[in-house]
Amino acid sequence: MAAQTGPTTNHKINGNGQIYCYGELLKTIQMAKLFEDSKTFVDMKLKQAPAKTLEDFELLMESKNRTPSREDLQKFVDDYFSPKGTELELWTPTDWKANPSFLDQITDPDLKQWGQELNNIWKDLGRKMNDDVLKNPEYYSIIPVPNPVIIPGGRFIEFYYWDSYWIIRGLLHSEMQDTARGMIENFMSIVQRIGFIPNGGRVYYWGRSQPPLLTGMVKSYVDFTNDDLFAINALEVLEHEFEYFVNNHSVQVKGHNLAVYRDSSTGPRPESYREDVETAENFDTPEAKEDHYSELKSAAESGMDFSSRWFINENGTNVGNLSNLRTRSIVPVDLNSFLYWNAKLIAEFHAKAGNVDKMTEYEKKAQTLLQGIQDVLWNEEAGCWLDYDMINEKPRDYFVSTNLAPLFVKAYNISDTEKISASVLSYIEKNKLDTFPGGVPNTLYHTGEQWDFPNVWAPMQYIVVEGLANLNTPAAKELSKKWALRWVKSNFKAYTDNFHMYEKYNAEEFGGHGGGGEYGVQTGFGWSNGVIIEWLSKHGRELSEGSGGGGAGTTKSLISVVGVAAVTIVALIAGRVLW
Ligand SMILES: OC[C@H]1O[C@H](O[C@H]2O[C@H](CO)[C@@H](O)[C@H](O)[C@H]2O)[C@H](O)[C@@H](O)[C@@H]1O
Repeated sequence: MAAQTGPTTNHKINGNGQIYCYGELLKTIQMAKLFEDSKTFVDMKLKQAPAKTLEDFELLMESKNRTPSREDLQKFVDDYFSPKGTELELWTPTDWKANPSFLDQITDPDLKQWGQELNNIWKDLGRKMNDDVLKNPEYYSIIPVPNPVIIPGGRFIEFYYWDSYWIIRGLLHSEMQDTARGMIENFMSIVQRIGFIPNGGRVYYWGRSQPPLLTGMVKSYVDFTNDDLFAINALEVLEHEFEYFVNNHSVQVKGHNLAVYRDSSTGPRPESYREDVETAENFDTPEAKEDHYSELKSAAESGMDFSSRWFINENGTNVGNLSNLRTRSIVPVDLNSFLYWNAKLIAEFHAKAGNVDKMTEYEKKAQTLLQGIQDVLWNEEAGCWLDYDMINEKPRDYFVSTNLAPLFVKAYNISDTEKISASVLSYIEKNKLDTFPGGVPNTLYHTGEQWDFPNVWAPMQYIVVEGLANLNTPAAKELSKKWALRWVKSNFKAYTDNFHMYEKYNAEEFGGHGGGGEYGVQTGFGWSNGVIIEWLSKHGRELSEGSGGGGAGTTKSLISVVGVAAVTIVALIAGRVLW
């Protein structure tokens, strides 16, 4: 494949790195805090070519003794940049259907209506790049892709890598196979051009990826369409992405080659520049600041930006703040599980192609990863997998939803299923994970960061619930279904209250949305919609029967009789007592 091989050259995507990725212009404008949300500036389009913009900026700096006022900078931005988002047009997916068949699986009329509304939201989240992006990419921070995309929503107006896994599954359940395939083909074209898939569809994400789920997307597409040829044709790209991750993220731990999240760029996150410079004030030297920036961006690569999951303080615990980020020194359960899954799926696709040698090669890679996951990450005492702290050479015995990720991808010996099921269920019991009315929180630690307590996120809820279902033991299956139904009901309550699907929810409050972190809670929202559509499709009949301890049927009949206000009170009580 003629792809560039590593992230070191990727600041050349679109040829405008000095505007959007690093340099004096970016620093000066972002530090002036011209916009409430730092992401706004780096999403704006250039009016002049990058070279001319840089030249004129230099003239401005010289003329102002290198200390331009806020007003000077505001004028410069107004003169040289167009508002954000002008490169994207609203796009109604051409394969969108008013009544996809998943709706037939839902018996309850209110839930069916909700399913219909979620299906409508795909039209709000569809985006197509205008032709000028392809002609003049250097004027934009958006990474050109051939096909339209479904975005997460809110401030996230471009594609995001791992979000797209759940979006694509939702699209497939909504019978929008063309849109789903188009998004997968976009990612494949990005791997061919850039060598890996950046965190999101902007050049400023040039040094980091996100949890590697492209191969999982292809698997989902093939499961829905039986189009084996699609997987076979994708193999070269999928192998390339797998090798990219392994080659650029490897660490040696206890004699095993495992992976960590690791960014390869320099400087603060362009889209949160000022925020990063401020937290870096806690560090004295340029080297220590640069290390801090790396930890922040590596945490962003994990998708969990930010969380106590990545804190290691001087005592070796997770108590701390962003200054304690040590992402690169923590071997994560999810990343290694995903890599195992990628290797297994690549082997499976090679088997479909009849290529036994390649199948064996990737089976071996999977087994090597599995051995590492077992030896380093499985913790017999805890009865679960735990992230591993390489600084203090010890497991991190803190609940994070990703501790259960191996269940999702079956990264364990299947002959151990009964034992693992019993251990994991008692781990769940010990951590009281079934006591939260709004879903399983991402962690049990309250830091104010958005990937900490009490926030609960659709993708992690999905991994936990589907992971338990995979175990296929009666107790695990029962809990899986109970949590899936609870999640659907809680999201429904949030939706009936405010007519929004949220980016994150609140484990402590049935129907409550999440908060915290460096930006306000966003609505839309791609992955939340995808997970609900899948579970409405899978559990739509049980939901109307009120199984799993209280049903949406109860909520529905009350809606028609006593109205929304009373339902709010009843559902809140029900959330605590029944669900
Ligand atoms: O601008 C701050 C951060 O925003 C993104 O992260 C969050 O939203 C993403 C899109 O839904 C999601 O993939 C991620 O898990 C969220 O934490 C962005 O991905 C970060 O890189 C960025 O720093």
